[in-house]
Amino acid sequence: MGDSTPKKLTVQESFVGSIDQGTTSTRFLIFNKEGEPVASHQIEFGQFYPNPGWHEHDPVEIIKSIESCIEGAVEAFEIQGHSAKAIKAVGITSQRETTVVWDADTGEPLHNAIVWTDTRTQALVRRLKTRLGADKLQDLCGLPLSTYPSVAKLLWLIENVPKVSEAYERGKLSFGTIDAWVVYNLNGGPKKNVFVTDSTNASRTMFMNIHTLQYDEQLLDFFRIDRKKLQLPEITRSSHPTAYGTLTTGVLSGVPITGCLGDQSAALVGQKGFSPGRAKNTYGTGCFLLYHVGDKPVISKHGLLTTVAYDFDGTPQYALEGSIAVAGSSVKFLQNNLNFIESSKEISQLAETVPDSGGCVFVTAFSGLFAPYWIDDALGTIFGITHYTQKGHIARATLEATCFQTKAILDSMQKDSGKALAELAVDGGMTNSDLCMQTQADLIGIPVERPRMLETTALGAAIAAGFAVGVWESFDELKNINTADMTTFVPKIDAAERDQRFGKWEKAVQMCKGWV
Ligand SMILES: Nc1ncnc2c1ncn2[C@@H]1O[C@H](COP(=O)(O)OP(=O)(O)O)[C@@H](O)[C@H]1O
Ligand SMILES: O=P(O)(O)OC[C@H](O)CO
Repeated sequence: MGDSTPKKLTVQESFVGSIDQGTTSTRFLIFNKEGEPVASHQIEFGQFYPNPGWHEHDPVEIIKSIESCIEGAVEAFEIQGHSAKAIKAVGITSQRETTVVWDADTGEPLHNAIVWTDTRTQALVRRLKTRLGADKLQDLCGLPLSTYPSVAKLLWLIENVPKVSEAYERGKLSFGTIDAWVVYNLNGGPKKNVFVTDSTNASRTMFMNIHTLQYDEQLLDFFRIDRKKLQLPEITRSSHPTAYGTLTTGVLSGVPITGCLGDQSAALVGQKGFSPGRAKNTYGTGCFLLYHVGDKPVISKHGLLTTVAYDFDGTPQYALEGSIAVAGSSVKFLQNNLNFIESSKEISQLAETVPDSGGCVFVTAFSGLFAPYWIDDALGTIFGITHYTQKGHIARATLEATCFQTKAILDSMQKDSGKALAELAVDGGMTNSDLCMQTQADLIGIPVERPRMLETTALGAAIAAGFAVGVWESFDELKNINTADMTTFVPKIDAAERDQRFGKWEKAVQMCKGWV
């Protein structure tokens, strides 16, 4: 963004920085008051898969990637003639559930972070499901027991990693999701010990009561966590002028951190999902549909999660969520594991070499299946392969897998909410594929709307941060942000074809479980 010649400083405007710490990459974006990104920097970081089903990140590498992104984006910003002093606040949005443990005294991580997609806890979860009270958990915390939330990852670490259990026994084990780890480190770690999280992130741990937004004794007791031995971050609002401290090093040292949201909540905010009935679907590494239900939580009866959408002013807003574990990561799989393509954007071209999936259905259950199915032991399975099958058919079937799961989630959402969506707002890396978005519209039978600026997750965190320092003061000021140049994909197949294709998918889902 911008050429390399330094320009004259402009009159001081207010800008807001946004750290977007995703599953595969970290970004830092700087937004102006119109909600446009004026400078950005992005870095991919290491993905570690030490055993089948395991997925880890290096927590220190994550912090370094954030620092480098801030340096890179601010440099680009200053080249455009702006001053870093015009950045009034920074917001943080991050992958959720991913579990970090560190020594409370030294700030040293005690293990790699266990990523939200990781399924090593299958047996542990099965054990937990047999405990008395397991069927009451979802009413308390909004989540069904599965490998997905943080809790099983933390229990696994305590059970299997001596350094972690020793720290726990000493009462010095700090646990946090990525946001808490990032806030703690950007504030200088143990020196200042700023140890906080927001309710959108805390709602993904299974320790937080979804009604009170506080840690819940019944939940901690169920998981046999001794509150005196585990250090948990304080839960606060998603937009707060002081609770998240300030950056302590680098070019933005001294700038306050005033916004914090789980990435899917941030995308809802960035799509301006401020009123009940608004929804968005974000196609990143995974895919997550959030439907705003208002200021009272709705507990799903049809396989969805209840989550905090955002809490800007002490009146939390809630969402029903449909979570899909594998979306863009299936495209990466075709790229990195099968060498079908050299970069993600080539998937559409490959899929367009054939008119349809040639009878293939690919259930991309690499981490089991999440919503609305919750089948922990499902495995990735391709059905319908013959001598006729080409790479293009598999590419199409790969894109269709996310679209079919979105259709299943929308059906559940309609059953839970009693309302049908009129159109679906989308964002995230995979929505760059027009073919995928057309397929999505075809399979759900309603228009799919893609904004021009796809960095809605980062925008959401910037909005949370900007609200806390007065860069924006009301939702009304945001209404025109990112509304021009929408692309709308209109369904092109009829209901009979949709039902026939979806029926085949549902059959495939039933057949991909129980292999091991
Ligand atoms: N043109 C494209 N077509 C299909 N998938 C894409 C395309 N561009 C990026 N992706 C996918 O989008 C994902 C990255 O999206 P992003 O929103 O950055 O995710 P995250 O926040 O999880 O890191 C990758 O998994 C990648 O495969
Ligand atoms: O990295 P993403 O964008 O797929 O988001 C990860 C989610 O927060 C996991 O719940």
